[in-house]
Amino acid sequence: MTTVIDGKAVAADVVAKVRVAAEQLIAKTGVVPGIAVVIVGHDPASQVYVASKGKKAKECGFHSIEHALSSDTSESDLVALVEKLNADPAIHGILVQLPLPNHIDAGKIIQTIAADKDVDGFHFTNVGKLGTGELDTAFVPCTPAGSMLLIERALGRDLSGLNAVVVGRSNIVGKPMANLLLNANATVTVAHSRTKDLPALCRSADILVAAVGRPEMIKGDWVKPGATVIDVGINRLDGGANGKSKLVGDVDYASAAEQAGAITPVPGGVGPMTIALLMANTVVSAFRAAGQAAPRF
Ligand SMILES: Nc1nc2c(c(=O)[nH]1)N[C@@H](CN(C=O)c1ccc(C(=O)N[C@@H](CCC(=O)O)C(=O)O)cc1)CN2
Repeated sequence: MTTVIDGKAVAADVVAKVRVAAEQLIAKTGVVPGIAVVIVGHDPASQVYVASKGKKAKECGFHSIEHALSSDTSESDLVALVEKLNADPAIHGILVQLPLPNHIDAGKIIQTIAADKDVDGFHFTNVGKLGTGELDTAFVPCTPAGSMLLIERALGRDLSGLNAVVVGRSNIVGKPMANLLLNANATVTVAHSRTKDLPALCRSADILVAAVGRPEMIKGDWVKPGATVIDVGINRLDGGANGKSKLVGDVDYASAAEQAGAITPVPGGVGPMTIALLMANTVVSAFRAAGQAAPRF
C-alpha cells in the first residue's frame, strides 16, 4: 500500500509548534519574533507565496512586515533596504522573494542579508555551516528542511544504509538536500542533466528526491518498489479545469504512486512545508537573538 505523504497536515503541525514556541518566548523575554518579506515586481506566483508567508506569520503571533517594491527598483535601493532591516532589532528573519528581476544580482542581495537573520539559509555562512554539519547555529533552506521532515516522518527510522538520489543540483534545493541526507547518514548521489542512465540510477534509490524543474519527468518505472519519493517540483501547465493552469510536479504521480512506498503529491506535499519551515527558522532566530536555547522542529 502506498502512503500519500500529507504535507499540508505536517506543515500545520509545524506551524502549531512554532506558535507555541513564539508564545513561550514572548512570555519569558518579551521578544516578539519578527519577519520582513521583500518582494520586487509583480510575478503572480511570488505574490501568492509572499501573501501566504505574511498570513502564516500572523498565525504564529509574529510581528510581520512586507516590502512590496516596484519592478524597476534599483539594486542599490534594495541593498539599502536589506541593510536597514539588518539593523532593525525588531526583525529576526529577512527573506527576499526569488526570482528577482534580471537587473538585480540576486547573489549580491542574498550575501547582503545578515547571516543571523538569513531565514532562507542561502547566505554563504549558512551554506558553509550546513556543509560542515554545524546545524545548531545554521539556518537550513526551507524547502530541503521541510522535505527532510517529511522523509523522517514517512520512514520513522534512521537513514543509515539507505541510498538516496537527489535529481537536481540547485543551490536552493538539490545541494542542501544532499547535505541534509548525508548528515542523516544516507548514501547520497546527486544527479543532473549530464548524468548517464538516470532511470537506472533512480531505480537504485530508497529515497528519491526530484528537484529538477521538468514537469512529470520521473516515471513510475524509474522508481524502486517501496521507495520514498519526494517531489519538489512545482510546474504550471495549461489544460487545468475551467481554463486554469494545472499544477504538476517533477514526478509522473500516477505511475510513480504505483511503485512507491510513500510519495508526496503536488500540490499538498513539499510546497506547504516551505512556508512552515520559514516560520520555524524565524522563531529559532528570535530565540537565538534573545539568548535562549532554540527549539527544534
Ligand atoms: N526567497 C525565497 N524565494 C523562493 C523560495 C524560497 O524558499 N525562498 N521558494 C520558492 C517559492 N516558495 C516560497 O517562496 C513556495 C513555493 C510553493 C509553495 C506552496 O505552498 N505550493 C503549493 C501550491 C501553491 C500554488 O498553487 O502555487 C503546494 O505545493 O501545495 C510555497 C512556497 C521560490 N522562491
